[in-house]
Amino acid sequence: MATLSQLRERLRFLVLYQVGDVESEQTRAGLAADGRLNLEWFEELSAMVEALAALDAASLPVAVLCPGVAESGRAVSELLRCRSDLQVVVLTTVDDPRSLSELFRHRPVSARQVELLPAVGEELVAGILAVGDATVQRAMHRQAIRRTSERLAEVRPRVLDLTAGSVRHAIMESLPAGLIVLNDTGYVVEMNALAREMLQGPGCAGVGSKNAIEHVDTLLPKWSGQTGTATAEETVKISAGEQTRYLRVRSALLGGDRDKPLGTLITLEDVTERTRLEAEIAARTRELEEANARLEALSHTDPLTGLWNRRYFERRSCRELERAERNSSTLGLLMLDIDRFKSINDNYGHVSGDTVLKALTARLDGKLRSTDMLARVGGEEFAILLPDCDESYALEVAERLRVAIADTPIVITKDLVLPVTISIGIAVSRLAGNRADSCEKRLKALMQLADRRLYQAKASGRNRSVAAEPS
Ligand SMILES: Nc1nc2c(ncn2[C@@H]2O[C@H](COP(=O)(O)OP(=O)(O)OP(=O)(O)O)[C@@H](O)[C@H]2O)c(=O)[nH]1
Repeated sequence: MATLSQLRERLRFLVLYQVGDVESEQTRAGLAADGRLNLEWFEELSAMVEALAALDAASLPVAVLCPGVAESGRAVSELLRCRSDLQVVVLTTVDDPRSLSELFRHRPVSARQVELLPAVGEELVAGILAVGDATVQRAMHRQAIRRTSERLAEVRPRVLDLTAGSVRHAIMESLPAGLIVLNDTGYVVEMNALAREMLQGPGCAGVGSKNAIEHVDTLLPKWSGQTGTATAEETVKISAGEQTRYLRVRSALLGGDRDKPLGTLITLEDVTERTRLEAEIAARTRELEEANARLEALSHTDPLTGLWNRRYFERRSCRELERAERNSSTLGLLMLDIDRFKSINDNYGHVSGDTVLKALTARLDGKLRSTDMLARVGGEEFAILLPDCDESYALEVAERLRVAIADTPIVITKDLVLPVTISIGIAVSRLAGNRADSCEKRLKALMQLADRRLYQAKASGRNRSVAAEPS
């Protein structure tokens, strides 16, 4: 119990009003003639004030004692209706919120249960109303603000905690990527479950360790601001036992300035499947390219001799013709035909004829420069393109080839050695039609000229080279 002076001190603004015309022992007992507190009321009031203090209302300036809530309540209700600026706290033993709100319908009240107020005489004190004026109300507001601030200060760490802890944790765990946070010295301070799973195995030591991620560690120095790059990206291969994983690792410096970041955020994306698919696609593409190259080569070559075929010979010769004209040089063209080849087939069989074709190819090829182009353009007919070649050099080459074939018979088997000769028609690009014509047309003219000379060689006895038509 407080002493009177203590109570006075605490109730510095406390004045009891008699409300309405309520006549009761409690009211009279509570009021002195001058409207101040009656000492007989002291103890009971003190208990009430304790109860008020429990409602944070001890500093209210005005308390209205209501011996019977129904009677005095109506009067107080009327007072409040007229004085809407007053702050009211109601203490009552009536615990029926409906009758309270009916009573104070002009000003809604909030009810809160407190201990029963002590009895005076025969009856219970029904309640106490505390009413403050506007000045005190402001003081109360200040007090309320202070309390709210104190409460906030008390709660804030938990709010921050919520942000820094559980919310951040939830975000980290819900992202579909592995996340690792390193502090400025490279220690792992956060790692989500996905990152742990991705780095599973001996290489992953986890939170609190420095060399936590074996394979990623080598990359960290360049990510930790030492090179000045704020972000980095790399794919790393991680092997644990039988399992190999490819992780796309991205890093970004966190906060601080560039020279002294607060830490590093690392994200991990499992690209194993993508890498496997890319490797598979690359392998398939390579196979396809090789197959295409083989097909391309096949479409350009003669299967029996491996020489270029007519189609390719004509295409390349066309380009060579243009180049020769650009460089003001001339091309030589030789058209070769095996003499009486039909009789070889007829007498020794087609297979022997094929052997002759292959042997002749090898011998011709061995006598040419690497820049010369030898092609099989018909059954037993060959063409040779000679870059940077004039008439005399073309004739010289033709003769060298003719002699090389004629001088050495071709060995078919150890029992069959066949003498073979060839006839050659020669032309040079200088004679290849009109320069205004297309290169295809000029090449055709050149080949026709060489062909005519070939038949001339045949007609004049075979095993010879003809470079000019008879005048
Ligand atoms: N073994 C073989 N013979 C072929 C091939 N292609 C064409 N021939 C033959 O080559 C022969 C060409 O004969 P002809 O055009 O009459 O000419 P030739 O017998 O060489 O007589 P000339 O050219 O006048 O000296 C034919 O018997 C064709 O069947 C081939 O790939 N292999």
